[in-house]
Amino acid sequence: MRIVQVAAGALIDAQGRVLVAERPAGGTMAGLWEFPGGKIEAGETPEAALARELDEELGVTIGSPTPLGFVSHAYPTFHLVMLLFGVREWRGEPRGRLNQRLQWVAACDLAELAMPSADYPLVPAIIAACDARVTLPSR
Ligand SMILES: Nc1nc2c([nH]c(=O)n2[C@H]2C[C@H](O)[C@@H](COP(=O)(O)OP(=O)(O)OP(=O)(O)O)O2)c(=O)[nH]1
Ligand SMILES: [Mg+2]
Repeated sequence: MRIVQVAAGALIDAQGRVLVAERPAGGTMAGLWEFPGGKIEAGETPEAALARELDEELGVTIGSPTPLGFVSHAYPTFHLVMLLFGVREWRGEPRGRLNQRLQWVAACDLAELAMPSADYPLVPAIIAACDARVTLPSR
């Protein structure tokens, strides 16, 4: 079984929302909402792969990523090992450099999205990470 190693990032904004990107038509898992990122190249650290992919896909330069979790998921034609990082600091306004659609979603709404099946087990960890830093409005 081919093993595909991926580094992906959950950009988290000050309101505790997370950025997701639509996978392009024609490719694998087209139309599903994913965390930006991609395959780790030979000899590349996960963090370097993440920084490279988020620059390529979103046009942002990231600060220090923090580990949020991983999935090890058997797809019919390959086995995915995906490391998900939380990213709270970046330079540049994220835009779909490969023409992919982007949206910011509240972490608690993530599970409502159509995502690749490997991604769902990561949702609780993302919600916890978002809750941890949400600044509540003063009342
Ligand atoms: N980036 C990303 N990939 C995911 C997620 N969930 C999931 O199953 N995948 C799978 C889809 C792909 O089979 C695999 C690698 O993702 P990718 O297509 O982003 O790889 P890449 O950016 O290096 O693109 P390419 O150069 O190979 O076209 O991981 C996710 O949330 N984000
Ligand atoms: Mg990608």
